[in-house]
Amino acid sequence: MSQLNLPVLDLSLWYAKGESRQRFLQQLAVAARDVGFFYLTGHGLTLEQQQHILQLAKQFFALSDAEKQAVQMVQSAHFRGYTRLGGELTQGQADQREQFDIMNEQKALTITPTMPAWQRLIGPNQWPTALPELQPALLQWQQQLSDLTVTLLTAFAQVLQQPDNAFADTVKDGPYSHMKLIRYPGTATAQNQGVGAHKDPGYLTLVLQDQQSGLEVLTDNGWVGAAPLPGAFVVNIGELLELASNGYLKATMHRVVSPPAGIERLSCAFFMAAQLDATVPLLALPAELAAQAKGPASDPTNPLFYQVGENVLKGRLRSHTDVAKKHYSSLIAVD
Ligand SMILES: O=C(O)CCC(=O)C(=O)O
Ligand SMILES: [Fe+2]
Repeated sequence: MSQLNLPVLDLSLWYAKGESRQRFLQQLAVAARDVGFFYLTGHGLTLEQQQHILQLAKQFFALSDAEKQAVQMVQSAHFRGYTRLGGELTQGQADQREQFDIMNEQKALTITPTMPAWQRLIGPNQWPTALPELQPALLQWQQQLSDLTVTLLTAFAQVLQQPDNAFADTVKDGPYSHMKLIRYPGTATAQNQGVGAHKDPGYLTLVLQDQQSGLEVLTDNGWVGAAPLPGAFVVNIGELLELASNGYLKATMHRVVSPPAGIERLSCAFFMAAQLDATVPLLALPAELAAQAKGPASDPTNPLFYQVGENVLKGRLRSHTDVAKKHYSSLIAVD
């Protein structure tokens, strides 16, 4: 425990209300400003539930190549399904991980020439017939994590000295919830980019990791490990919270380094954003916070969009170039 590099926050303090809640908020305020990353315990989801999800991830990745290819992402214009090892790019480099992505389970819209491109993100998930228990379990987990992040977002509103409903309009039809099961195989080579350094595009991310280290966070003191803490989620701030707070809160860079040869690492990442048709509110911060808000990071290779669907689509097109080429060729040709 003494080895942990990130603060540990206990959400049961928030649920207890009163002085306990104030203590939680003080800790959240510090964690959110200092590193933008923390462990969350006391969230009400059990270790057994977490282990069940990781066990399902293990079973999914153990399916045959043919079974996994049957749900491969490239056949989904909505960026759902399986991505093989090396099939995703971060900063132009292939990530050494395989993954299975789901988002909100919805019907696809009929494509019209005038609809904004991001509306094509809306659609159904792909589910493997060889593992029928995956669909109900992941959809339930997605809902539970979605509820948890909505609670956290209310706490962030309080940290920013906003009314509780500051973000409510942007998630009123249910937040955009994107979940990934991930497997990082071990490697003996220097090509150890499990996932390259990046920021997450949404409001908040919850990461559930197995017992294997590898997740690293960029701090003022360089890269530090976010070693697994059993029962906890690792929480980090995404670009939409950075935008909403005019840079008072920061989306922190992080990456995953591949495990050593012969060892694999499994994780489940849950990315919560405002609903796709929302525009991120630019909050009016009180003077003492506004004085510390330096504006959102500006990076010409990573423009940030206040329109949520646009911001999400930007990230998906860049990470999954095969889907982009197959389903969004007109867009990437223009870019
Ligand atoms: O697997 C992890 O621990 C984190 C993955 C991650 O940062 C991402 O997929 O955005
Ligand atoms: Fe991430």
